[in-house]
Amino acid sequence: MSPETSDIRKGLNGVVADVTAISKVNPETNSLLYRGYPVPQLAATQPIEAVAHLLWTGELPSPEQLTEATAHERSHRALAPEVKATIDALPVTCHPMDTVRTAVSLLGALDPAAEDSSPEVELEKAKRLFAQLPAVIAYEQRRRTAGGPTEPIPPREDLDYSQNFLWMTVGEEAAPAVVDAFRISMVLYAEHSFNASTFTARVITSTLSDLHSAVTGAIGALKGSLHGGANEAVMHTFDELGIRPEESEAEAKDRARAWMEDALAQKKKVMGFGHRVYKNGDSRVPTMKQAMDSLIEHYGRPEILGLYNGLELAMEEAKGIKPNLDYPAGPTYHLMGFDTELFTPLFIAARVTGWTAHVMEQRAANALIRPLAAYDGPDERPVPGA
Ligand SMILES: CC(=O)SCCNC(=O)CCNC(=O)[C@H](O)C(C)(C)COP(=O)(O)OP(=O)(O)OC[C@H]1O[C@@H](n2cnc3c(N)ncnc32)[C@H](O)[C@@H]1OP(=O)(O)O
Ligand SMILES: O=C([O-])CC(=O)C(=O)O
Repeated sequence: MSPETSDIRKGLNGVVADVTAISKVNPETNSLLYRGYPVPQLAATQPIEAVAHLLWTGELPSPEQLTEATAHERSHRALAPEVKATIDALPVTCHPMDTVRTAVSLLGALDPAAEDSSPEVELEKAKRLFAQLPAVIAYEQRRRTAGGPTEPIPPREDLDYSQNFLWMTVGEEAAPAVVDAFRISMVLYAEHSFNASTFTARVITSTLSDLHSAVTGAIGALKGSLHGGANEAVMHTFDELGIRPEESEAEAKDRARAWMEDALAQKKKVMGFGHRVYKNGDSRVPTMKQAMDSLIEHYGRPEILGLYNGLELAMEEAKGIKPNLDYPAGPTYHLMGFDTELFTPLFIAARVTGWTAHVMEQRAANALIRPLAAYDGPDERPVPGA
């Protein structure tokens, strides 16, 4: 019997596709657990290196395991010359998501264990990729700033992941408030169950393809503005509104409210709001908003808060739709000085932990992911002349 159109769940909305032990998204309680741990508690206390270990292995690292994990991460940070040369061959105007996608694909091709997907080798590949991505992203930011090929800033082994990421991007040690906001964003972005990019990684893995192919595909899925690309799109909204540092918080808020009312009257979709699973607010937003607030205070930029609050309020009043994680993350990365086009690559740096945990989980209990389609093309007909 052929499948009926009435069987279709467009966008797989509401479809339970498999089990996972990696994270639990609970829209009823607005909560998120990584391997059973509440994510706000992880964000308050853990470095991303420990959260990565948790996602991959199921447990937080012991002090000895954390020392080993951080030493491993620090020893794989450098930008490989082949990767730098390939990035330099790309136009400086290309989207940084394309640059990172290309770099991950190349890292896969260079990996001597590319075709070995045994559990130990796959975990090692995941760890290496997590360690390698910051140099790629930091270098892309520097290349854009320089307007072409430049010298990367070498990593520093005395700095942790977040400190070193910011160091390689700007060549200065970031203030503790900035490092902490960055660390929190990494923890919050690390994992979110069967979102579109993770599902993409699982589909690719399900064909018995390799980890780098799965991550390369996941990056493609993350790029779109209905998914990770929304953090970039949020900043475009702020830019369209115009950021005016001379403006008071109240003035900015009023202007943002009016902008949003107008946008919604024109039936526009405003990125950074809404979510497929959470309908009463994204569990991660309060933690990310707090981190954004601390940066607004650090940099003395109350007008950004005015814009943020004005847009949020008008969306709530008009449609009752709440912000998702990309909404506070966008202005946070802007305040840190990243180019807007680098925001979604930062999401990659964090989510590579979740993606690779899912690659390993999928492989351990694999079934080819291959749904059915209800056909609605022409009825069978003869080829002319056949
Ligand atoms: C980290 C992440 O990836 S979080 C998601 C990031 N993506 C975004 O911020 C993009 C903007 N948001 C959206 O497009 C959606 O809310 C999605 C794609 C995230 C979720 O979509 P779905 O669950 O498929 O809901 P859907 O898009 O059908 O929206 C339901 C209704 O709310 C409206 N709506 C949802 N989000 C928005 C929005 N951001 N702006 C305006 N209206 C919206 C839709 O227009 C639709 O209205 P209708 O019923 O009158 O047609
Ligand atoms: O879960 C989703 O659909 C999108 C999301 O919030 C994420 O990937 O972090």
